[in-house]
Amino acid sequence: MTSHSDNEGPATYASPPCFMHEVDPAYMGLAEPSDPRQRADVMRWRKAERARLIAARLAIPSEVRRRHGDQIAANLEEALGDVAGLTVSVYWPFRGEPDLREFLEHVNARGGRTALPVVIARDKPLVFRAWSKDEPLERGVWNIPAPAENAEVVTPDVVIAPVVGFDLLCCRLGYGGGFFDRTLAALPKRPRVFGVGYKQAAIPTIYPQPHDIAMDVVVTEDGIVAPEAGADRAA
Ligand SMILES: Nc1nc2c(c(=O)[nH]1)N(C=O)[C@@H](CNc1ccc(C(=O)N[C@@H](CCC(=O)O)C(=O)O)cc1)CN2
Ligand SMILES: Nc1ncnc2c1ncn2[C@@H]1O[C@H](COP(=O)(O)OP(=O)(O)OP(=O)(O)O)[C@@H](O)[C@H]1O
Repeated sequence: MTSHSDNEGPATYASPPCFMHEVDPAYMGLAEPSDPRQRADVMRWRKAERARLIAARLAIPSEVRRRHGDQIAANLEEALGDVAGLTVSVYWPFRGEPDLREFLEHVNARGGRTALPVVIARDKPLVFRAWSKDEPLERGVWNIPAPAENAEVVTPDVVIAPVVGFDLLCCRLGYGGGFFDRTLAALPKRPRVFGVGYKQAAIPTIYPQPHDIAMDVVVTEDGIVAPEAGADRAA
């Protein structure tokens, strides 16, 4: 992350930020939600925390990651319920993320449609493109395999978001591009958002900023984690 983001003007958001409206700023250690210096400190902290969490994830032996990934897929199937007729955005795994490619096939086998997120440009929302097993993929931005030609899905019903870290409010720490938050803020209708990650990704707080949008739940190998303070948040 570079410091250019510190100079951006005030942003507007279509969706409520990550419980910031409910939480006493003093509790979060924030003098003001968008104090530029505090924001720069948070972004610096996040960068170090991402590196720590990704290294810790990659240190898990690959067969253990695979076993946890299967368990996460089973827990996710339970959390999702009936997927017939729904469009579910999954993801192509990298950097040790849980591999949900079999889960994607499971969704298709039960009458759901599947899509993958596609990076169009650094500062733009993601686009979702329909994709099922055996359809072609091309290397896109950051070499991430993505369907180049398939139909765009404007609003998936469900978005599965892999986490680098997640906190007690189910706010997500990702790779630092801000893609999922930017995308959710821009969508005409809010999908259900399921974070997925290993339980080692749990941290007390990501120091939520106004742009951070809480996920509905996070699914780990141990089960389904709901936001601690968000039970009454409007769906
Ligand atoms: N499997 C998977 N696919 C995904 C995501 C994801 O989290 N997991 N994304 C979820 O959003 C999008 C890709 N997001 C990404 C964001 C940043 C970087 C990245 O490599 N960033 C640079 C630093 C960027 C910067 O600081 O500006 C880096 O880490 O070196 C990669 C992917 C869409 N596809
Ligand atoms: N809705 C938005 N509009 C404009 N900028 C945004 C929005 N959401 C996030 N950003 C910007 O993206 C940058 C990175 O955000 P953040 O640290 O939350 O990334 P992340 O969630 O870890 O990344 P990713 O979603 O790509 O995995 C920040 O500078 C932030 O201001």
